[in-house]
Amino acid sequence: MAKGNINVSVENIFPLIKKFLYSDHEIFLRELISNGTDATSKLKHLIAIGEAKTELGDAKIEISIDKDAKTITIKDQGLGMTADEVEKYINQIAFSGAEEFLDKYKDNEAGIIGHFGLGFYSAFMVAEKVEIITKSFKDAPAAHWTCDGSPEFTLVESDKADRGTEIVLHVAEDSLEFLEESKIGGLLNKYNRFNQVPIKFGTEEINDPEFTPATTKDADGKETTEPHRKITVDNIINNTEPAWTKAPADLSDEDYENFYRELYPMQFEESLFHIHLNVDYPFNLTGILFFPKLSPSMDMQKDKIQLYQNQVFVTDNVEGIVPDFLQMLKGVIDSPDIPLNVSRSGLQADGAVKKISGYITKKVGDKLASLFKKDRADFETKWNDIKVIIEYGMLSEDKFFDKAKKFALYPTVADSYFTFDELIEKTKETQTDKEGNHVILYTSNKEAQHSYIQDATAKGYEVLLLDSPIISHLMQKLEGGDAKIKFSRVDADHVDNLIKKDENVISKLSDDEIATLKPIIEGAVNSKTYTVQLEPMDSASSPFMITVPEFMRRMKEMQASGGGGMMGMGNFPDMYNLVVNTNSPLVSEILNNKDEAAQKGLISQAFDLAKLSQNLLHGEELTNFIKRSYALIK
Ligand SMILES: Nc1ncnc2c1ncn2[C@@H]1O[C@H](COP(=O)(O)OP(=O)(O)OP(=O)(O)O)[C@@H](O)[C@H]1O
Repeated sequence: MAKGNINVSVENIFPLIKKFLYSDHEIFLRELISNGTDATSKLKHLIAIGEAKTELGDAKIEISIDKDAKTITIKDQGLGMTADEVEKYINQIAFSGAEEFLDKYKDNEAGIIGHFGLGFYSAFMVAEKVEIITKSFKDAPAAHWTCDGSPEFTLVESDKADRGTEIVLHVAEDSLEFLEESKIGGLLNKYNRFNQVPIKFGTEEINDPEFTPATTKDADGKETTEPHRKITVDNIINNTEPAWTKAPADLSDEDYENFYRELYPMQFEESLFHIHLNVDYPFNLTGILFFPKLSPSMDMQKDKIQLYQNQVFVTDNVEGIVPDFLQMLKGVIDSPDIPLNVSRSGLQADGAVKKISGYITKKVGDKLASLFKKDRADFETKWNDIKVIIEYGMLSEDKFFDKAKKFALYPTVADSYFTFDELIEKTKETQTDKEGNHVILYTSNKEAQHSYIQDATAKGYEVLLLDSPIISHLMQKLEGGDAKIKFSRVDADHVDNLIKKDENVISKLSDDEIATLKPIIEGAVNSKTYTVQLEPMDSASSPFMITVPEFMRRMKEMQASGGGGMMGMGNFPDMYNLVVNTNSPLVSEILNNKDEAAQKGLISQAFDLAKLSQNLLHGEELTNFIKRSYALIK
């Protein structure tokens, strides 16, 4: 029997490991399974190059729990270790690694993500004693190493006959939860469900595929089928060949959809489309991203993109790796080239990671462009679900903006979908005002702005339906690209003022009459929120109309949706214009009514009706309006 001291200066390793990585104890299992996976792959390689004269068999990794003995065992059929190798790889390498790790991170607990590279000694996060029983594929006796976390260990021969390594964890009193099957099952599902080597966790009963139950008929002709014969098989918890590891040419749309479901079993919507990522230079990355169907109940926090390294789950926080605007996508990215022992800011500064982020953006842009080209009608039906992601991308990445300009769509209230260039072409003649400004009209809500939309479409104008939360920022950007382009919401002014043409409408009222009328209306309206504006318009148009000036409103919206906008605008009160049509018969009547109370009543009624059509009449004002209206029809 050999006894010895591990060459480290820390007195007792495992309490230190526990202290520094308190929140992440669970990764011990992933680390030990990764070692077993490596040992299996290495052996496979040695067999392939003729250096190991043995059969790999159906090598798997077996996880078992013994509640009475309070142990968890991780057993692989990989290349194993000789006693000398245990001495070298565990005592010298693993533990000097432990020391270095602790040294590096003792003041920086929060800075570590992923915690890869922790390796074997992460076993001490949950175990008070660890045993390694291992037999090398080489012709050498098996070895049995034991350590209780102090720098002392024992190393003796073992009678283990089969090749491979067993790691036995004697679970510490404060970690007994890890002896629960459900706990280990949950961890296997989280970290290892796509592990490269099959993982056995217990057994399961299945119907024997070799057996066909016989059906017999009794005297009455009633049929009875005998019960299916059951057999017990290994419960393999992982899929060793997930879709992203295969070539796109070998996968059908159905395969991708099945993988989406495999990845997110609680997601019932289908995905809209997928993007298969596959690069090996200048960095290694594979993966599949899905555009999800947005549903109102969708929880953005759930079902996020998952980051893997060689089919082992690392994290679902891909901030810094995947561009912000694509974080709403779903799927998997697998790359061994993403450094995981650095802080988030270190990650963002890393050259390879920057390239990865740029590559993902480019692939997404290319895929969208090709879908648009291939089947535009289909692309249009998906637009509503994908627009926020695309618009956000256009705002945040100039390269993506240039690409997306060709396929980003602008739907109209009449359900036509234009690209920006098509829209400009279509409306150039009709929607250019006398100063040469090309005015694009839009609504944010078909119902609420119904009457304004009607007025605009009656003039032959196209009205876009733009309702995403960040659209004001995008309009600002599009206007910035061409000084003559102006976006205007349909209720920003009376339709004749939205796009001012040369035609002059004759005013029925004289300048004197207008000068008399204005203070009368202002007095009756008596509000700082509304600016009264008298305009000669079509006599059939509404007598009173409320408009929301474009500039103020948009600045407020932009500030509300984050960034942009003018500082402080968000706190400004809402401002409206009350446009009074001086050519309408009602307005003449107001002017000519000598009964002051009646005159005021007419103004209030018309003003309330205008508010009502903008959904601005509420509370006491609404109650008064209803009372007044009943009185009128009594
Ligand atoms: N199950 C195993 N079978 C064979 N060798 C093993 C096994 N587990 C560990 N080893 C040996 O011990 C060494 C140290 O393991 P450890 O997990 O500390 O580090 P690592 O696997 O080299 O790297 P990482 O820190 O990324 O996990 C390994 O490189 C390997 O040679």
